[in-house]
Amino acid sequence: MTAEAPVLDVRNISKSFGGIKAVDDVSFTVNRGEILGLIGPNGSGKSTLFNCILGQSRPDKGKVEVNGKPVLGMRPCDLSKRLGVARTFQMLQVFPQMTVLDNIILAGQEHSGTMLGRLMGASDAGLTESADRLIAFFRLGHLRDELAGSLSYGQQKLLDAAMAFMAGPQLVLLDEPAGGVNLTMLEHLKDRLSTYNRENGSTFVVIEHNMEFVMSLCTRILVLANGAIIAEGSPEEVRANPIVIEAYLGS
Ligand SMILES: Nc1ncnc2c1ncn2[C@@H]1O[C@H](COP(=O)(O)OP(=O)(O)OP(=O)(O)O)[C@@H](O)[C@H]1O
Repeated sequence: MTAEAPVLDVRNISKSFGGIKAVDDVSFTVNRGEILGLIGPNGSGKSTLFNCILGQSRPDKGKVEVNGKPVLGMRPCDLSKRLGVARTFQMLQVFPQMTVLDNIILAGQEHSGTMLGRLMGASDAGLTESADRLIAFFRLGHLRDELAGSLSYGQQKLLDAAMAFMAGPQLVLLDEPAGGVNLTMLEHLKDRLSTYNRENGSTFVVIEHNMEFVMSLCTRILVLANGAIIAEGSPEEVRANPIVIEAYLGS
C-alpha cells in the first residue's frame, strides 16, 4: 500500500527582500485532516511563507505541491478552482457596503464558473442556498441581511473566515483569524473551525499570534524565527521547548 501524498508539500522555500532573508530554506508537509499552526515572533517570515505558497509572492527557490501537483506560478483563483485551496488575509477582506449574504455569495462567485457564465447566469449564480448553509454553520443567520460594515469586528472576522469556505476547499490557509477578536467570539471561531475540520476532513494551516487559540485549535505546530523553522511538534512539546521560549523572549 502506498502512503497518501501530503496535502501540502513545501520544499526548500527561500525568499529575500534586498539583504533580508524573510524565508530561509523552509521545508514541511501537511497531511490530510491536520490543523497545522505556524507561529513565530513578528517579522519571522510567516506571511511571506504564506504568500510564496499561494502565489502572491514568487520565492527565490524551492517548490510547493498540493496533493502531489506543483503549484508555484499558479494564479490564486486557479489554485482555488482546480486544487481547492483557499486563504484568508490578516486584513479583513469583507465589503462593508454589502450584506453578509452578498459577501458570501461574492466569495463563491470568485471561485466558480467562467466569466461568460457569470454574466449570463442568475445574479446569485445559484449560490444562495450554499451561502445560507455556510451562514447557518457559522451561526451568522441573525446577521444574514445586515451590512457587513455594521457588524462588530469579531463578527466581521467570522464572516471573513466563512467566506474562505464558500468554495468547499480541501486546504485552507488562515492568516491570523483570531487577531483582535474578543474571548467569546474566539471560542466560537475555534469551535466552528474544528467542527468544519472534523466533519469535512479538510486541512488547515493557521498563522496566529494568540497562543491559547493556536495551542487549543492545532494538532501540530511549526515555529519560525528569522525565516527558518526552529521547532516543530505537538502544542505541548512546543510550549515546553526552551528554544521556542528563548525565540519569543529574545525578540
Ligand atoms: N515586501 C517586502 N519588502 C521588504 N521587506 C519585506 C517585505 N515583506 C516582508 N518583508 C520583511 O521580511 C521579514 C518577514 O516578514 P513577514 O511579514 O513575512 O513576517 P511575519 O512573521 O508574517 O510577521 P508578523 O507576525 O508581524 O505579521 C521582515 O523582516 C519584513 O520586514
